[in-house]
Amino acid sequence: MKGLKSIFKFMKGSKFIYAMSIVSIVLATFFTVIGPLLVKTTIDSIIGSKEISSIRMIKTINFLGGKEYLRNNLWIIGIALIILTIFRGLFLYLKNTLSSKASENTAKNMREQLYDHIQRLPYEYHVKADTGDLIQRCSSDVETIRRFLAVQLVEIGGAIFTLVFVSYIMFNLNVKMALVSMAVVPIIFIFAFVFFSKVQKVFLEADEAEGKLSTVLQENLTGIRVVKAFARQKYEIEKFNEKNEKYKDLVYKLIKLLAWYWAISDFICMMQIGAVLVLGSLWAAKGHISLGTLVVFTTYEGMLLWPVRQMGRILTDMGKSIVAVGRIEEVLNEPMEILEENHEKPEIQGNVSFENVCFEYEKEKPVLNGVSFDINAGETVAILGPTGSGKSSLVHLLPRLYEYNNGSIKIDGRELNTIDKKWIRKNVGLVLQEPFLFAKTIKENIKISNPNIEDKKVLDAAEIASIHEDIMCFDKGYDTAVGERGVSLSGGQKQRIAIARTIINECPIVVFDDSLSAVDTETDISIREALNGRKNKSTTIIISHRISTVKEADLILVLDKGKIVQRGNHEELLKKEGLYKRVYEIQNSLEDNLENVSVN
Ligand SMILES: Nc1ncnc2c1ncn2[C@@H]1O[C@H](COP(=O)(O)OP(=O)(O)OP(=O)(O)O)[C@@H](O)[C@H]1O
Repeated sequence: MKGLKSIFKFMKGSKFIYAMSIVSIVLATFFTVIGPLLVKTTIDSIIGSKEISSIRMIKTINFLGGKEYLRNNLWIIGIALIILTIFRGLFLYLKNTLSSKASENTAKNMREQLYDHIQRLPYEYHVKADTGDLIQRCSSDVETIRRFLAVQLVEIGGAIFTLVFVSYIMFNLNVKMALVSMAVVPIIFIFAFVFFSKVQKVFLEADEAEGKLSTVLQENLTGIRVVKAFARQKYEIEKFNEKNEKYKDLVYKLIKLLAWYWAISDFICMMQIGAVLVLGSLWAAKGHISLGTLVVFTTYEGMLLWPVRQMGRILTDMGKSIVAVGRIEEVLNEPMEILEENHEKPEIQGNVSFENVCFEYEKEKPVLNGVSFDINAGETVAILGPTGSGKSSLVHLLPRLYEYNNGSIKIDGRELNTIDKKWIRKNVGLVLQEPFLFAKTIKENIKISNPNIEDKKVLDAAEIASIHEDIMCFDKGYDTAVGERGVSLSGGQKQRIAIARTIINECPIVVFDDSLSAVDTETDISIREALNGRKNKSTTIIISHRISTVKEADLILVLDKGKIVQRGNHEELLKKEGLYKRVYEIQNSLEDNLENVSVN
């Protein structure tokens, strides 16, 4: 019930349309049920001579011209039956369009709510989230609910009405015949319910197998270059075939089980219809019931058995929808990032001060431990250190992607956590370690944070990022479309577009998180020179493993295991024994070796 309530919650704004669709199916059922009653009256009382007992039917017959008139003009009954069928069709059409509209609206609502919520979840959530699973929740889980609302839930309304209305008429016509006609209804209902609850496991297994198959396919297509580079095609094909085989077996098993179900329930239904026919004919022959009553009961029998047989399936699908809505709510219940929009939005100059900053992702596992340093506006600070020493974590604190646990970070003397999050993110430009480009043109990618920015600025930013000339070599220049994830560009080109995308915003603080690693040393130097030559020089933080990238910084911080173990400029650090000097010597000797190799 809780799950159904949750589904109804998403139907906000569509409940009335949905209710109208249920009313339509009830009316369609009503016109379907009325037809056989008219046939019965025609056989028994218009062609035959039996008295009509129902006052409503007497009125209808009188309205159509009276018994005698109709007996001589039976075509009028035919026309009446056609009109009933037209009404039935009309209400079925209404039911379908209204339920589709309501369910499509509900699905749209769900997708919008999910998308909106996912955008507002904290950075931390996205770092750990399983993207494939999130996509499944936004697509196939929503689709399961949409299908249930569009088809099955309305059918429940129609089925209940058919059961109640038809049984009412049957019992009014003849109690004994009604009891015979409904004898197997509970049996079929229980059989359907038990069968579909047992088969639900196979349904779920098939769903999971389909999910696994798509994951293998998605992973393979995304990493196809790695597959080819490592000549893993055979292994990948075998992996895919194994999942494909499993999926096929499960679907086949399901189809076989369903075939059994329909065959058995068809058999039970046919026995039931047979019983009605045999007993009905016997009783009609003995005069216990009229011929018209026999015709009505045989027609109603079909109407009654179909929805009862479907009920088990509907209940199973309801179970699936309840699971799906639970998975959607799980995402929606994730707490959103608190943006503290009433916080300060000061003009940022670019002075940064870390004082005894401590940070941990998980309790008792410190990643930064008492980090202190100061940067004056416009200065460049470089951070160097072994992998996992906490460099990225440190710079992620600046745009408030994570909150520091202890100590103080000040921007222009203001405590960082008193500044509005969105504001600080606009003022701290972060070029991430792995650049992600959208499937848009190069120009659109550079303008992503502000599409209204003038083209001249795009060009300037691209020049500073040393990518302008590369872009001009493409046939369509800045209008070149970047493939999914930017596959048509080299790693270095992607990094430089990501740099242009950040510096175009002229943020007072810019952070390069190892984002020059894929460009050669010369381009690296020319980017840094262009950055330094800008009119309003930003405070720049550069993370790099390369001494040539960090050596011109005003201050170099050497980080190890979350602590600053050395600080100073290049010359100062070379005079001291320590990590910096060691890295310098290793990189120097490597370069010497390379030079020797190329000379020889
Ligand atoms: N989201 C996270 N949750 C938990 N632990 C994390 C998370 N991100 C990073 N870590 C851990 O924090 C430590 C520091 O990681 P960080 O990425 O800051 O290092 P780094 O110096 O930038 O490394 P690299 O040079 O390889 O990029 C590592 O031990 C890492 O495993």
